[in-house]
Amino acid sequence: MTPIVKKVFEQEKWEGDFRFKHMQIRVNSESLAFHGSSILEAGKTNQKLDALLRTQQQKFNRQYLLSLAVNFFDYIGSIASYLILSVPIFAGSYDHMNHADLAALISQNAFVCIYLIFSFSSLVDLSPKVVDIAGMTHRVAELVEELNHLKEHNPPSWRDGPSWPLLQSQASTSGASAPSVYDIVQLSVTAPSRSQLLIKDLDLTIKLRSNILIMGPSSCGKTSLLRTLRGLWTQNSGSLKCNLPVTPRHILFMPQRPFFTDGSLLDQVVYPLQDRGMGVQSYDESVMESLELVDLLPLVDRVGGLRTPVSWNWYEVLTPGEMQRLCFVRLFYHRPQLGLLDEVTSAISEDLEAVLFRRCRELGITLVTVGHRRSLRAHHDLILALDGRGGWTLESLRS
Ligand SMILES: Nc1ncnc2c1ncn2[C@@H]1O[C@H](COP(=O)(O)OP(=O)(O)OP(=O)(O)O)[C@@H](O)[C@H]1O
Repeated sequence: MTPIVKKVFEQEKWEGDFRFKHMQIRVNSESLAFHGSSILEAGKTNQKLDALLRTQQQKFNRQYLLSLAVNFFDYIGSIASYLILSVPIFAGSYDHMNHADLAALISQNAFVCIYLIFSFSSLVDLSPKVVDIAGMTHRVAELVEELNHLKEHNPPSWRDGPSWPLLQSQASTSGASAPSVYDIVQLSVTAPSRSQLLIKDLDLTIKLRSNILIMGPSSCGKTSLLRTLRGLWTQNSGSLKCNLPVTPRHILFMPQRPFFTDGSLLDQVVYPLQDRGMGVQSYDESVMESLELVDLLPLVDRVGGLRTPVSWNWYEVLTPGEMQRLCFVRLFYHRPQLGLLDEVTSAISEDLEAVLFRRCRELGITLVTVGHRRSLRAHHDLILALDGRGGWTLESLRS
């Protein structure tokens, strides 16, 4: 069975790769059409299919031998009972019995033998199923091992943030200096499986009511810093302390590539929470207000209402600018204490950008923004400039 288990494992892997390739093509069909790369992608997809079929063929070849052995045991079982009985009969052990008694003895013994052999061959019949289960278990076990490994190297305090009392309440009583959300001391960040430092010995306190703009050349590590703050990258040195729970009401990350789930327009707005369909009037009104602010009211008509489930792919029907504006509606809905935004205004006009940042201030949302545009400087208090070789500078934008 062992060689077949190996092939079942390989087959599962190739099937996964092949399906992933299909999904990539489905999701990026328009980009592929613009590139005119259907032949290239068809070739690559066929290569994966060939590898899958080759592995299946090898598995079937090995399974053939196993099936032969299994069937041999199944058929030989019934014959074997008579072969076994023939030994004492022809050796003369039952010569004293008459024909009727001998026939009864043969039939009785044959029944017991066949029953025993049937039980044994039932066990043998299980082997193809055992092979399938063993191959798949091996693959699932690999996943579990990897998850355990990640868990060990990704302590919960980094993933979820400590759940101590909200700093907002402290802020209202203390008044003096704004409370900090992140305390970063001597933090160095390196990309996975790379040795070059992106950020070296960063000292930074991210405080409420003080917007920070992160700038620097492309690939200098701006998004990597956000990944580290979210606890996705943990192979760093130094210390990073998060003083708020990472929940949408406290800290909300808005990645460069926005994510939209299936469901209604409201489902997109309340994401990553779930719309419970409470039908609260004020709740709908505030979402409608935000949609109006970002100039997305026509979208409500397009989808047939806030709560109407739609089956289309949001990435295909919304332009990049509409997606970014919808992300701001999400931000206004959650009103987190700290919003970490990664290039979320690159497809929005500067005028609208100013309106959106003003609204964030009104709602009391502190921002850490990654961006390239100079116009962003007007909406921030500090600028953190990274040079991509580990160097960094922190400058005040308020003179
Ligand atoms: N998962 C990963 N594994 C290995 N290297 C990565 C990974 N993700 C990003 N990198 C590398 O880390 C470096 C910094 O990437 P990062 O996304 O932080 O850049 P950035 O400053 O945000 O760039 P941009 O302005 O172009 O978005 C890049 O060289 C990138 O290729």
